[in-house]
Amino acid sequence: MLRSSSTAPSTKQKYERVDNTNDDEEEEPSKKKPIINKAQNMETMSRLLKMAQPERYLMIMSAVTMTFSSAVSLAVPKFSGRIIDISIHQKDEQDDDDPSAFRLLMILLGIMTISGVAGFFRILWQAQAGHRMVARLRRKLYVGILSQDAEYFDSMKQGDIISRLSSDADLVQSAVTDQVLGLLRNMVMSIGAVAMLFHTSISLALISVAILPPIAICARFVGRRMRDRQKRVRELHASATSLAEQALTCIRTVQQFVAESHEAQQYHQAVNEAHAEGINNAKLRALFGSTMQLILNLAVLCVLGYGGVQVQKGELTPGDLAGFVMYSVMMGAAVSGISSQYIDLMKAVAAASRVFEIIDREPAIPSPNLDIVENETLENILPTTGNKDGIIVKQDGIEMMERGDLSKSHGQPKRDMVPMSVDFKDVSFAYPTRKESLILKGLNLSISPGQVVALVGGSGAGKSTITSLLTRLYDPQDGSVTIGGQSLTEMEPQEIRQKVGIVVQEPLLFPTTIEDNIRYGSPHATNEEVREAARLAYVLEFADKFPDGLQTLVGPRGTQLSGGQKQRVAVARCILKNPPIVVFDEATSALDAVSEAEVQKAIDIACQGRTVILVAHRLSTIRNAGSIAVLRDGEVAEMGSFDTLMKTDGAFRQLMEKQLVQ
Ligand SMILES: Nc1ncnc2c1ncn2[C@@H]1O[C@H](COP(=O)(O)OP(=O)(O)OP(=O)(O)O)[C@@H](O)[C@H]1O
Repeated sequence: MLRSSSTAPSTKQKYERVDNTNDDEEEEPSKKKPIINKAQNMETMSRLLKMAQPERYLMIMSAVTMTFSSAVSLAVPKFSGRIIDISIHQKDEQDDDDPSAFRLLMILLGIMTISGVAGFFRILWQAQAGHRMVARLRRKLYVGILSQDAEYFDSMKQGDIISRLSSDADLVQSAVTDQVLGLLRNMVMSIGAVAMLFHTSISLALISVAILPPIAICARFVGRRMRDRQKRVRELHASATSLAEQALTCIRTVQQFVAESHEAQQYHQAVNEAHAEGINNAKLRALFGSTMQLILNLAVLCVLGYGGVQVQKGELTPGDLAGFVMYSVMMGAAVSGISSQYIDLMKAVAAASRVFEIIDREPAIPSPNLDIVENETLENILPTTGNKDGIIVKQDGIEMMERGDLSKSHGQPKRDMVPMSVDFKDVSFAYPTRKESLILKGLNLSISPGQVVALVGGSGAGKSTITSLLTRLYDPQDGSVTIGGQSLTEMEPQEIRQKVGIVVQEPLLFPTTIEDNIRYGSPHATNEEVREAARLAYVLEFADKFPDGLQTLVGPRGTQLSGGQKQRVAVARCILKNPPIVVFDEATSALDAVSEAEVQKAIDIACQGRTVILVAHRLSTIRNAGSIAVLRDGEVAEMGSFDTLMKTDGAFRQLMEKQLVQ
């Protein structure tokens, strides 16, 4: 597994605490103090360093060239001072041809050129290391996101997740590519400059270094605030992105309800909030930068005043004073560089903590093992149902079912799989985001292998919830769900999801071709198998009329296909997957009679030889079911054949009379 389970819960709690710092300080005085502590920062930084380990050689080479160019920079004031003194001396002596000043200039030029070349490689290696590391972090984060359970996605905003993948990862990248080595460089420069200051004049040096404490205090004070504000800005941007994403996802509804201005206004408001917070942050940064500059200038003035007196007394040469001033400026710039880099580093640490928050989160329901994502294509890591030859495929040690050879099926897919029983025993369940409202209350439902059961009940009775539990998107709080006699909690989710196929009322298609959509989840299926599944699900009936056939693009979310066509594609996808249990979740309820009949034909094919749960409102759909389970008040109130239930004056008959469309 990707995450270490032993440390995860504590880390998770820790990051949950980190998250609290996001809250608006003004709104919640109790949360005014940032909860991120030093230890957490150190932990995040050491994790980033660990992640950068594979790039250590690039980083070391970069650090060596950086040290070299810093040494050159430190030599410049000394050389400059010497050149000034030699020039003054030459003028006094009326000896304009003394070559030593010129020679010094040439040496300086040579060293600077080498330093420039070294600088080129430093920046290149540093950037390479940063990009590689952050690409790895992004991949890890994406795997972390994909590994999360339904509970997580129920409670998170998509925009927030996306912003962690994009802007937070960018911030981390800039920390690795610029901040870390920049910080190191400035440290070397400030130590070197301070040493040179004391070497030149101790009394003057004491004046110069007097600026360090105020800079350090400022940096500490401002750094903390900036880090927290930056986190808030990122969150506000994430919610703005979320709003835009929601509107774009439902763009047809937005247009149909003429809600463009409402959506635009909401987005404006969110962007304005983020903008205002960003400006506050910038003000703080500007205040910090200008204060630093002022302190620096004051120090230079003091040095010039006191240094001038020393030159007059003959205690210092003019060249020494010039060199000293340059070292002072260098030190000031390096120290203020350290402080602003520290601020940026803190921003990156905050961003990294948001990234690690997801990576560390242990989903309540174990995720498929996606460790092999490094250097692998997604196709290789998605679960497969079989291979071209129909042999048994092992993934993560789990034996997958053999796929029937659809191409030799002569109208019906060859069923190598054995239908499985489904049992819900005393199942009680509430959604994690609404723990207080129990949807299922001790529900019992037994379906034998190969049986076709229609699940009926009023709206919100929990029919779809049952299908979610069957694919282990959630675990029940009480009771057990078993397939083939095995409890779902003892099975890997990918094993369960291979055994249960679902066709929902409004299937979501990927914006690619019909063929790719059918193949989704069965990447190793042959073209013949895909075509055969398309034929069995009556997809070819419409696809062959398109100029591009199965290669026709379906548009975003499948919008270029009709509802019935989308469902047939979903049925074909399910047939290709060849699971022993299938669930049709109100698969025909949104269709007109003609489309329904076509989809029904496809469903009938897909049902054969399988255990089937039909979640249906339509009488025509449930009439064919061998058995009907009626859901009421979180339980199966009645179960029996259509005729038996209609004869009884019970829940089913009442439901038929009240709700069902004939
Ligand atoms: N992800 C979720 N988080 C929280 N509550 C949910 C979630 N999904 C469904 N619910 C709630 O659970 C209850 C049962 O929903 P479910 O979708 O199972 O009903 P249903 O019987 O399929 O209804 P319908 O026939 O209208 O589709 C509803 O009250 C619904 O609001």
